Amino acid sequence: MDPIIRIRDLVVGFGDRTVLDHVDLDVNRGEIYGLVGGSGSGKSVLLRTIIGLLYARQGTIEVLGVRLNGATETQRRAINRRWGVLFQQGALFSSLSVLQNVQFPMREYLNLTPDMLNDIARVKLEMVGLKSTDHDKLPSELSGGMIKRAALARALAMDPELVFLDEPTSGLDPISAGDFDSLIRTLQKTLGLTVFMITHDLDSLYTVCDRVGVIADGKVVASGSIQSILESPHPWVKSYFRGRRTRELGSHVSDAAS
Ligand SMILES: Nc1ncnc2c1ncn2[C@@H]1O[C@H](COP(=O)(O)OP(=O)(O)OP(=O)(O)O)[C@@H](O)[C@H]1O
Repeated sequence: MDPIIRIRDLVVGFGDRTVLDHVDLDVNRGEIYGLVGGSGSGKSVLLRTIIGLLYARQGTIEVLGVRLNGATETQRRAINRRWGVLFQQGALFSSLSVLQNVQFPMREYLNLTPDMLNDIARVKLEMVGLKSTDHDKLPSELSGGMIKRAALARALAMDPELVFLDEPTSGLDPISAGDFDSLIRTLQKTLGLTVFMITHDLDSLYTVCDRVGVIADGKVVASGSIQSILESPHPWVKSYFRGRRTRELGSHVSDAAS
């Protein structure tokens, strides 16, 4: 196994509250890793700490072979280019068109002519299924699913090796969520991406994630294939995965097995 993200003994907190309490986690190159946990369990805090928006009190974070705690500004900037992030609500710039949003990271890091910027951004937008008639729209003119696609195109702007997705299907109807899951799987295969995805969506966990991690009590209490997670004795894991909705979804597993 070739971990692209390697976290050891990570402690993150605010004031006297410890949110992540000695977390260990590996994400392997080329996999789609889904992180699940109760509301307020620390999933977004973990993601934000990995990408450098929050400080760790203790522990180490290595991404793409670079140890991030203690990295210089230059090292951080270099590694930032190698990953893309899709934030929960898309976080598109509201005054910029969809096309300009996708161009934004390229303007920051690359020295390209306006024509090249346009061409590359249009390719990224086509790749995520946004038609040319939508490229010049403002985010306020897009549906929830289109916003997610535009944000994904922006996350892919710099041809990253790794993408972080914070609840990519939240707020989407089940059909749009399923379409978005398929898109993530297709892009992961064709671009050879590694995907680290926070999700509450059981369908996504069953259908697109190669491995799943569960955060509870400030720790990763289970990590592995969905089948191995289903066998975890942890009380939160049992109640989450063995609830009513999960039993309905359990057919994914038996379908896949048969
Ligand atoms: N900047 C901050 N300052 C203080 N507390 C914070 C900060 N960011 C997060 N927290 C706290 O850390 C805890 C974990 O928050 P986090 O956003 O990671 O939860 P989550 O697992 O992503 O939840 P959800 O599924 O509801 O999005 C929460 O109690 C939250 O209030």
